[in-house]
Amino acid sequence: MDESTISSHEATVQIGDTTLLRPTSFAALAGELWCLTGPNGSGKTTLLRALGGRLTLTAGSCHLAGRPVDPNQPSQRRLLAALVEPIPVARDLTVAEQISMVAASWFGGGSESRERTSTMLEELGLNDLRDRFPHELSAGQLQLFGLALVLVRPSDVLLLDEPERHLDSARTDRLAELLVRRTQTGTTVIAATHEPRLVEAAHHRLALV
Ligand SMILES: Nc1ncnc2c1ncn2[C@@H]1O[C@H](COP(=O)(O)OP(=O)(O)OP(=O)(O)O)[C@@H](O)[C@H]1O
Repeated sequence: MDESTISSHEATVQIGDTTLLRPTSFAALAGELWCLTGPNGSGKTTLLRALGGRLTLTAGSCHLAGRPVDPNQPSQRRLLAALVEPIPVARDLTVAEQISMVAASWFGGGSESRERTSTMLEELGLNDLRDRFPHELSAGQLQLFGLALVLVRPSDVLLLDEPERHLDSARTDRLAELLVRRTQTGTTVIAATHEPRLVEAAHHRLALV
């Protein structure tokens, strides 16, 4: 029986003569942090997009919880959260309002949503920015906000494309700790990264070439 949470088997993406992803296989179990590494253009984002069901493979397959990846399945949408493509944000809602809106859509309007929102603001160091609007944030602060919008919702699998983007050294360390904590509660994290500190914190590394 396949016990992996998320996996690819010889997943390949080709457009005309261009290879976006060479045949790639891996299988991640619950509670594992995997880092996808490799030079620019080696296919890390392409693999994340395939795992999220955002593009069609030329050959091979990707599976989530034992089934072929299919983002149209409501059950799969609940399992998988991703920060791979830019997340749409509302211009006229504050940081805290938008995070709590996402929390409420998954956990209802009660105390659980409020607790998850304040934990997220605290964990990502966003408390001082809670009443700011998106256009009032720096690039690094916007990245933390995007991470909060994804991390505040439930997920068995978390797909992240260069989550360290624009973050300073202290916040990169805080992110690595947060991702490891996530795995300790059973979430599988797959992160494409160029950041040695994330690779060091990972349980497994998949090096694309
Ligand atoms: N729509 C497309 N058409 C043709 N080639 C594409 C397309 N999108 C991406 N590519 C190519 O696919 C390859 C893999 O791109 P991908 O974005 O997955 O790399 P990456 O490993 O994430 O790179 P980086 O570290 O720079 O983010 C690259 O050579 C890129 O030029």
